[in-house]
Amino acid sequence: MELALRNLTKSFGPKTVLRDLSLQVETGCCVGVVGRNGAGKSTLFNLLVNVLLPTSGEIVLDGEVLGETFPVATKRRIGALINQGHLVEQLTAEEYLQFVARIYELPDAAPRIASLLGHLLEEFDQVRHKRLSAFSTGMKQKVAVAACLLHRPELLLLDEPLNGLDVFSAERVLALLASYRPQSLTFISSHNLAHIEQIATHLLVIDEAEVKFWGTMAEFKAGREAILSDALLQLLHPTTSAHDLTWLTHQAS
Ligand SMILES: Nc1ncnc2c1ncn2[C@@H]1O[C@H](COP(=O)(O)OP(=O)(O)OP(=O)(O)O)[C@@H](O)[C@H]1O
Repeated sequence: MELALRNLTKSFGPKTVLRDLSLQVETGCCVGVVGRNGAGKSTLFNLLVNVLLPTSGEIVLDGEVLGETFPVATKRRIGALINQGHLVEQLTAEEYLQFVARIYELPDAAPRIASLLGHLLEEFDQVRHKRLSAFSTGMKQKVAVAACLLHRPELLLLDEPLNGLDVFSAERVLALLASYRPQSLTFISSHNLAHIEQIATHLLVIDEAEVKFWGTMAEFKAGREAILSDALLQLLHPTTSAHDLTWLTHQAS
């Protein structure tokens, strides 16, 4: 699979929230999408899944321009976790994934469902008869990740998939994604740059709607601070000034 974004721009009324994004990637690449709150990351994910249409520019998947026409066959090639997954919480985890398998018309999904849940939910045996409504936030998030991977998508779009996960769960999800990476093209966003560093082959830094960096992880690290979060601060805030917070403890009212 090859995906090209050509001068992708999105505005809401007079406000441009993503400007002139161009890149080209293919199967095996994992793009870490980073940037501060409100930078335009989720907007990019929503454009990629066709929830939003670009104001200008193009999304080209294997030579086909997507937009008003976004064939169901193309959607079936995508696995997406965006704006937090919405699960059917009356179901158990297994029942929910069987429901997803039916939507994708997957024959004999049971072994894959068992493997995914067995890997992601360390307490699977204890919770397998519980409804999702009784799951914790992190457990639901892991079921949502499993649902994305069930139909073996070629394009995996994960907007903050590690939100709410403890360090052990995050490691399990990252291991799964790293193992799956060679057979998909992945876009993943996270505010935890250690996670991005662990999984991404490429980095896209967006700030105030603009692309501040696009390239391989190695290119990003070259000549910058060794710790990724420091390197990002260096890129976005070359002259960080300390905020005066004395008002927090000293102000009378
Ligand atoms: N439907 C909308 N209508 C108007 N403005 C929007 C809409 N969706 C997003 N925005 C604006 O677009 C900008 C980018 O938002 P977006 O959600 O893409 O940021 P983000 O990088 O994902 O932020 P965060 O890290 O906080 O999740 C923000 O200023 C936001 O207010």
